[in-house]
Amino acid sequence: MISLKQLTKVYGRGPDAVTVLDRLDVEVASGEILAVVGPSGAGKSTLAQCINLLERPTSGQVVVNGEDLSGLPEHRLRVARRRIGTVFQSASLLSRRTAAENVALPLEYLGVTPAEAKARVAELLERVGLSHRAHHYPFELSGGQRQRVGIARALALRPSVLLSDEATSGLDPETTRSVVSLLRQLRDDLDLAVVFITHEMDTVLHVADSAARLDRGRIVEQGRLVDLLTDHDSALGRALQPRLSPADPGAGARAWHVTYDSRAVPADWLQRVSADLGEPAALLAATIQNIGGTSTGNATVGLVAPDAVRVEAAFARHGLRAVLRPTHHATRGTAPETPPAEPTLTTTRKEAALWA
Ligand SMILES: Nc1ncnc2c1ncn2[C@@H]1O[C@H](COP(=O)(O)OP(=O)(O)OP(=O)(O)O)[C@@H](O)[C@H]1O
Repeated sequence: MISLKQLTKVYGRGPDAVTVLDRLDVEVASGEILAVVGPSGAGKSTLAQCINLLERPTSGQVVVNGEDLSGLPEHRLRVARRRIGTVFQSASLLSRRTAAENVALPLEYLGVTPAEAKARVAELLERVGLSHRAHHYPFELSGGQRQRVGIARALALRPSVLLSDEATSGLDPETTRSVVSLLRQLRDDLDLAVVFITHEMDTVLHVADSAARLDRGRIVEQGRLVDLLTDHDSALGRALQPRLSPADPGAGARAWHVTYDSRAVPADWLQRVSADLGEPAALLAATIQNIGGTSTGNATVGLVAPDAVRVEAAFARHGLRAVLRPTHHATRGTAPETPPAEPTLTTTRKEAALWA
C-alpha cells in the first residue's frame, strides 16, 4: 500500500516560489490500480518524481507499507526506493543492451551474483511474456515489447508499489490494451499497489480501479471508477465516459441523460420505466462498461412525458438517476494530448538514480 499525506512540492523560494503539488492526500491499496489524470501542467510528472523520491517533497509524506520514505536520509532512501518500481515511457531502455541485460540492470546495481541475476531475469521475462526475446536489442522489439521489458525491469527488485509514468503514451490502442492487461495481471499476481499516471482518458477505463483528477497541483476529485461513472455531478466521471452521439429525440420529445450501475438497477430498466410512464421510452444512445464485474451504463433516453418530476420519479423507482439537460457532447478527456517524449539521456540517468 502507498499513501501520500499532504504531499506538497514547491519550486523556488520567496516571491518566486511556485506550489506545483498542494497538500495531496491519496491512498492506493495493495491489489489496486489508481489512475491519476490531469491536463498538461497539472503536476503529473512532478507527482511521479515525488512518489519515487527522485524529487524530495517540500512537505508531507510518501508512506509505503507503513514507512514514511520522504524523511529518510539519502543512504537509507536508496534501499527504501526499491519498494517502488517505476515504468517510464516506452523508449527508456538502454539501446546497447539486450532485453535481458536491460532487465538485469537494477540487479547489477544491487550487486546480486550473475547466476542469481540470470535466474531472476529469466523469471521476469517469462512473467511479461518475453522469454523468446531475451537476447534481442530494443530496436529489434516492438513498442509493446519494449514496454514489457520496462515493466520487467521495474519489477526486478520485487517492489510492492508500481509507478507507471505515462507508460502507455505513444503506444497504439492494441498495444496499449496488451500492456494494460499485463499490468492488471501483475496487480493480481503480485498484489501490487499501482499508481498509473496518464493523460489518456481512454486508457483509464481499461486499467484502473479508481481514479484521481489532478488540476493545478491539487487533487480535485477522486473515487472508485464505478462510482465516478455513475455520478452525474462528477466532471471526472463525465470525462471518462465514452463519447455518445445520441439520435434526435424527435418532435415533442426531450432527451434524458441516465447513468446507472448493475448493483442497483435491473437489466430491463428501460421497459420498466416505460411501463411506469405509460409511454414508449426511446433509447437514443447507450454505452455499458464492465468495471470489476459491475456494469455501469450511460444512456440517453427520449420521452414525450411533459412532467419532469414524474419522469425523475419513474427512473428513481428503479434505481436510476435521470437528468434533463442538453446531451453531453463534451470531448472525452480533461487532459489534452501531448506528444510522447523522445528518449533522452536524462531519463536514463534518472532511472539509474532509482537503483543506485
Ligand atoms: N523544476 C521546476 N522548477 C519550477 N517549476 C517547475 C519545475 N518542474 C515543473 N515545474 C512547473 O510545475 C508545473 C507542473 O509541471 P509538470 O511537468 O509536473 O506537469 P504535468 O502535468 O506533468 O504536465 P505535462 O502533462 O505537460 O507533462 C508546471 O507549471 C511546470 O512549469
